[in-house]
Amino acid sequence: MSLYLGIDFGTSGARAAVIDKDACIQFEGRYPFDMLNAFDLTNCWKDALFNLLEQIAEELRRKVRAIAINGTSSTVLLCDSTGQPVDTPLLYNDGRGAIVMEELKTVAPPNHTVLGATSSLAKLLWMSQLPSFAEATHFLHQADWLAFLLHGQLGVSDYHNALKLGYDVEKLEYPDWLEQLQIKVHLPKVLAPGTPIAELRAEVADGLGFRRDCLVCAGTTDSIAAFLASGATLPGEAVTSLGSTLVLKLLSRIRVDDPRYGIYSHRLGDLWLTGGASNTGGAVLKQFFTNAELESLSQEIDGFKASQLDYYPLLKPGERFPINDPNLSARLEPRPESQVEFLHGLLESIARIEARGYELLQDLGADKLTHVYTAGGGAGNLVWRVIRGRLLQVPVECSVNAEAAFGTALLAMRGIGIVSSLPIKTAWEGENPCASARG
Ligand SMILES: Nc1ncnc2c1ncn2[C@@H]1O[C@H](COP(=O)(O)OP(=O)(O)OP(=O)(O)O)[C@@H](O)[C@H]1O
Ligand SMILES: O=C(CO)[C@H](O)[C@H](O)CO
Repeated sequence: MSLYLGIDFGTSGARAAVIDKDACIQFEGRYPFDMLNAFDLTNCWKDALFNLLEQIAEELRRKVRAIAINGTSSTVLLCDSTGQPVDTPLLYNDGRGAIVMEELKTVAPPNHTVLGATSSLAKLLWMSQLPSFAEATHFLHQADWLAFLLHGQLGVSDYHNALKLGYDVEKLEYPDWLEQLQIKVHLPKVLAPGTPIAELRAEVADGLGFRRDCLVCAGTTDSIAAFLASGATLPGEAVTSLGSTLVLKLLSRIRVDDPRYGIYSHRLGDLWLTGGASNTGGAVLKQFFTNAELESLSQEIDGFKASQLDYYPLLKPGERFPINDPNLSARLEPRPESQVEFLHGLLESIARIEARGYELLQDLGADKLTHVYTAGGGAGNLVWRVIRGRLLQVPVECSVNAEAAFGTALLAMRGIGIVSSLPIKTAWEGENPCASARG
């Protein structure tokens, strides 16, 4: 039996999924980031990666033929020529790149995806002003660096992670205007997500009992991985990731990009994954409620009735989508005495932001929304689904599988030619014998 391993580096933890050729899950593992030391992020990521590999039973490890890794989009770092990070990475929602925006506007085409404070290119320009830049030779995304630890080829990425760096995903090249910035580090070589990069480093394979010919493939981003896992396959179908953040992805024949609203399109074969990522989401709920409270209080909410409370739930100032404003303030007032009413207001307000997001995507030319699948910790909340269905006016349901690690394992499997290569257009429910079991 051959197996395929997907590893997901999300916002709150890392996860692994091992699947067989029928996409049936053989193993799932987790590594929560609660104990993560923010001052030594890269070592913590490395510990998480190797801990997950060790969690896999030895008899399964020997059967893994391909591995892929996804990371949070636009989480980036600089390394030296040995792959050693020269400074702390910048995380996906870090808006310090706002100060290089004027410089960036002089070279990037108007309305380009890189023209946002959190874009990877804005982060790279910001980092180029740090003293540590002198030691750097390579710029990498989180998923690139983690995969490098496994395959040892420094400076390889995929065109999902590279989008916010300015890579041209239609022409499959870095655009000429990027040259004008004269960036003095190597930008990664970009491959199609899932493309085999190299075999596992021999010391990793031998040390952990993996096959020496196990291939490490180009990865993707966390929310695209959640999309791949979801069961969505047709233009008009969408996936909302309701995790710490709120991420929308609507499959479309038309590409839409508009940095005024933080909207961008990822390439998925000959289709486009249009969408954006908001800083609202479950992290704000977590600030006020435990998961048990979220569950019990939600049951007291009548989701068919609209809450009049109009919030903009954020942990800290700054929003990316559907309003792109690095200084946008949170709005969490007025706060009613009743916890149930407060939660209703929060769920309704996040759902309004989701609905506004999908409305904007369609206004800008994306295919008409027909169906929303949901991934992430908020996906199981039935009342929230009722609220969201009322606002979105289309069926809202849980993803076939909500785990980004599962979507990334599919990518690894397809990357080495099992089932089919990208584009991912398989109707999972029809083809996958395990789909119903996952619920
Ligand atoms: N019953 C619930 N209703 C609404 N939200 C919930 C509920 N239970 C958990 N959540 C929210 O789900 C979030 C966690 O979801 P998830 O595990 O997908 O997080 P994440 O940080 O996005 O994960 P990842 O590590 O994959 O990025 C928490 O922020 C929590 O507030
Ligand atoms: O930016 C994003 C997706 O494009 C996400 O918010 C981030 O990856 C964390 O999940």
